[in-house]
Amino acid sequence: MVKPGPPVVLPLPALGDLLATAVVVALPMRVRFRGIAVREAMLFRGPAGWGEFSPFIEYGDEEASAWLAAGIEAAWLGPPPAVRDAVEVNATVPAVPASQVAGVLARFPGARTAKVKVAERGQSLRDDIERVAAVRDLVDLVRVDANGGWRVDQAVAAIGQLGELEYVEQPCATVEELAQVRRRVSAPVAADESIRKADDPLRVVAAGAADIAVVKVAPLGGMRRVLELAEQIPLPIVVSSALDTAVGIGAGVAAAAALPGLDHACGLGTGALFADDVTADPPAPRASMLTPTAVIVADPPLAAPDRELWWRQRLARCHALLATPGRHQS
Ligand SMILES: O=C(O)CCC(=O)C1=CC=C[C@@H](O)[C@@H]1C(=O)O
Ligand SMILES: [Mg+2]
Repeated sequence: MVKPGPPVVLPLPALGDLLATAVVVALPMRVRFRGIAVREAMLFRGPAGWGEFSPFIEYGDEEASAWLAAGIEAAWLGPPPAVRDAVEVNATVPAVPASQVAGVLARFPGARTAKVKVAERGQSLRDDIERVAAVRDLVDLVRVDANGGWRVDQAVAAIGQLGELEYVEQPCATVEELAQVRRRVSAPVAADESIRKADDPLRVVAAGAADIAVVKVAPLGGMRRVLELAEQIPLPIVVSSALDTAVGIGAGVAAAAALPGLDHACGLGTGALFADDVTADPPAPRASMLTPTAVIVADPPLAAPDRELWWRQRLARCHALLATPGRHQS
């Protein structure tokens, strides 16, 4: 069984070494996404380059420590060997009104696939139908992501009204519900939260709950964890961002570039949702093809001192968890 958790990183750097180069950035978003208008992240530098530590604010330390392991892997080990030069990415359309869709898509020039958020709390199926139709007018291939927001019957009804879909990501919250939906709709079903938040990511396979696995480097604990999981999951893989800065996106692109098979566009274009990023020259998250390149952090927008302190304390707690015997080193 593969558990989300730390990758093989030897040795765990000392906390002081992480803190010595750590900066906390606060990146304004162009469009609110996942309720976030300003994305905070901690970045630190190791012998292999920059690493990112950016678990969402509400996450507890146990879950957040996998994100720290991923950042340490990037900064101390660097990327695994690539098998491709470029990774195609999809446009990501937040739960905006249909009238704003063209403006969002303009930020993803060349994207042939778009992922559209649906089932947003406080919105109706009519909003989803209109948003998806507006996207389909402009982009060939459309996938939707409900983030577990539908019950089974609602999912089946909604999917029936959204037109042809590349896939529907996490229509319902549980693995059992995903399996039920999958039996009742013709669109392929992708699992996201059922993998990244699961004790056993392989349960989606055993339950026949998904056709596609969406994986994210930071919550899984690193690029090499993604590769390990891909080896064990007999499903096509889509690497997605965790709304990372250009540093975390770089790790996502490196993981995707190292996967033996990659049939779908990856959700790594979210840099286009940011009004500012940590480098003037990000690994091209503004285009539909990203190449694995080292990220040079320059003049990033910094968080306020009280937020910096909060992140430094969080880093220390997560580092202590990784230092627990048997946790980090393997
Ligand atoms: O997959 C994409 O197109 C972009 C990434 C993305 O959608 C997400 C990033 C971060 C948090 C998540 O709520 C969200 C997702 O559910 O996949
Ligand atoms: Mg998702």
